[in-house]
Amino acid sequence: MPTPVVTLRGVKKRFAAFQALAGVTLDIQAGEIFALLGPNGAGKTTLISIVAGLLRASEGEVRVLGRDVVSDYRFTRRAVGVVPQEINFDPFFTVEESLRIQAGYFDVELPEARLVELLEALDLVAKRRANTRALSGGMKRRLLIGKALVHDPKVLFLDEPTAGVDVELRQSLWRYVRLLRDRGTTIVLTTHYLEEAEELADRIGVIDRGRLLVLDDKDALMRRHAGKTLRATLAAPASALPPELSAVGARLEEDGLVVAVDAAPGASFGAALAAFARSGLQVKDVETTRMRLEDVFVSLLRAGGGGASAAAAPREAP
Ligand SMILES: Nc1ncnc2c1ncn2[C@@H]1O[C@H](COP(=O)(O)OP(=O)(O)OP(=O)(O)O)[C@@H](O)[C@H]1O
Repeated sequence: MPTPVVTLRGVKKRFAAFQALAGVTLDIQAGEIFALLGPNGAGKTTLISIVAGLLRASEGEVRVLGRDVVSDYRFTRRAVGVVPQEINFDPFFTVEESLRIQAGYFDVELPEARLVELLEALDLVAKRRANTRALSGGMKRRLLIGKALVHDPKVLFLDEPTAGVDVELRQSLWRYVRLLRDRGTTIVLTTHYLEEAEELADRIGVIDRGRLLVLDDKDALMRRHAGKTLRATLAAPASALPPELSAVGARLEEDGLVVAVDAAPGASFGAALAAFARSGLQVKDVETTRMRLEDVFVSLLRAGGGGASAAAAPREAP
């Protein structure tokens, strides 16, 4: 097994009496896109900050590429790029200057070809000489990504990468994240847009109150937790549900025009379809839907006993 890019063992973080991380153990493997999900205040940013060497764990061990983030700070800091949640530019510099200053912090060269590559990938070529004050919110966010990439980190942490970014730009950032991964960068992202995690992530960790509740492949997680619903539209509305369909837990919707039936994760609609056939109802159309990651997430948090309410759950993408 190759050395994980990031290793956390029993990581705890206290802020005075407050326990922000309560013992997190996690390996992030090279080349994966890992999504860390959790309600507000769960501990996601704290965890990222500890890996990036911006905060120190109160207990436990954190390694990047096998090297300790405290004793081998210089090495591990170089291996990590962080795109913070908050936009924090020095407003007096241009886009190019910001990137060059950032390269200076890491003591790396920023040759013209690399600068252009970054500007092109982030669609900022036209803004190269624009002052950062004059960028739109989405452009600023792209510049943040550029700054986190100047030193070509092995692992890139994206804390809420597309907050406040329009749909088109979000899609182009997703493409870029995939491209980075394909070129060998490991990606860890936190997001409130579960659609983003569903779209991008290979693996998902759900954190709540400083504890990792779930750690699983996205596809396995969906297979295990995402139920399905079948909706059959009838040729004419039914005034009551035939007993065959009641027996399989079906329900009438839309004033009797639709019969809906749920299947548990992994279960089939075999019994329901047989019940439809026996019922004599004339079905005009059928559609099945699967639970989204968003619904799975809310049910996992509830099951985790975190008491997370729907209000604490991630926001919908606008
Ligand atoms: N410097 C600090 N001092 C005291 N408490 C802190 C500090 N930083 C974070 N916390 C607390 O630790 C908890 C975890 O915060 P963190 O920012 O890691 O959450 P998060 O999961 O990133 O949340 P969000 O989704 O809202 O960004 C919160 O209760 C927060 O108030």
